[in-house]
Amino acid sequence: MKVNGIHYRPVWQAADGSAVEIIDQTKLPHEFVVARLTSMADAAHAIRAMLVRGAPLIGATAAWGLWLAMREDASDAGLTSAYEALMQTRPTAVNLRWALDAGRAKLAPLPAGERVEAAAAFARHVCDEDAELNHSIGRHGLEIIRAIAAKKPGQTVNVLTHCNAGWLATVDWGTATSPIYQAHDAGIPIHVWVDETRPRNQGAFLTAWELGNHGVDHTVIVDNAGGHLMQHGQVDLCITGTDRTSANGDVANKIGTYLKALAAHDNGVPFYVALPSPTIDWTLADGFAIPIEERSADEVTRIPGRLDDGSIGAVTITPEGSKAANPAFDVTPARLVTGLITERGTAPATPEGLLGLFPERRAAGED
Ligand SMILES: CSC[C@H]1O[C@H](OP(=O)(O)O)[C@H](O)[C@@H]1O
Repeated sequence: MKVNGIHYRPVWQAADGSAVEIIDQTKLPHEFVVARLTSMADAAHAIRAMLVRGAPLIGATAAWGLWLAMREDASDAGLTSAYEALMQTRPTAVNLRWALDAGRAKLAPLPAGERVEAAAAFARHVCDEDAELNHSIGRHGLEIIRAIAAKKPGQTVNVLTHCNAGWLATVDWGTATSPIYQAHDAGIPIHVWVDETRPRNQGAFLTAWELGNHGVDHTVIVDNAGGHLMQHGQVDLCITGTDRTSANGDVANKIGTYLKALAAHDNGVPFYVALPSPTIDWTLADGFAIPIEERSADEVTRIPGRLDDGSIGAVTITPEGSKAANPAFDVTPARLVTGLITERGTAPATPEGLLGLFPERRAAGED
């Protein structure tokens, strides 16, 4: 999407082909910094330290990480070592496993001398495919928003979203934000309640920045305000992303998503999940086996931002000696999900709903 009128993706191959470049999301919203990744270790660090984050973008960056790795050592041992190092970066987003499995399957049969170029071609394919999937999700999600707008002519559609499932979490368009951008571009009056999304504040830092850059009206709220807004009729629908959705429609997403879904269910607010198919884990019958990442306590006890003197820093917000726990995701049961918006259309959050859109998975005996 655009930043100051210039089109960006969050990850790309440097123009001279010598490196991978990323928008360093740990610097946003106060600084726009492009970082260069010149080794597989750089790519692994970028994922683990969340310079890039978001399930599809993690997969895309891992694909570019394989390219960087093949430039260093294109042997079978080099491929195996890169696969294992990148796989260990973050456990929840299934796109990471999907991209690395597909990349290894593409590269392993090739002679070492062909692997560098093949890895670059694979990474470009992953990126271009992700952008297309997300645009399609947007088209299908737009119809949901359009139907809501038709019931309140001349009024604004209020959408609540949690975390950042925007173009910064993907290669382009975002997943949860793609319907929002397309509704905005179609002239539908839309406003977004942006959950700040503690502790990493992806909503306040990233979603707000994205929406502002695209001219979408939005309001940042604390995570605990969403239920109150739903109780008072100020939310027409919720749309979130997902890091891994099991075959029965259970949804792993940023911590706090489950609580939003409970509030939406209690108040009759539609709760949709934008779900590109590489984020579906067909091997899991339900979501409770999805690994939940535990991140460091200092993400809870400290918060970064712009200090009063204009410099960028961080402050500690908890007493010395207080422990902090930091589960980074939770699982929303399918029964709380109104629908799954995929690139092939919107399905009920059920095994049959997903297989109806992806019948080839039935053929593979995955039902
Ligand atoms: C389009 S998937 C975005 C998904 O990823 C985020 O997690 P993180 O920022 O920790 O990578 C969050 O769960 C978003 O919904």
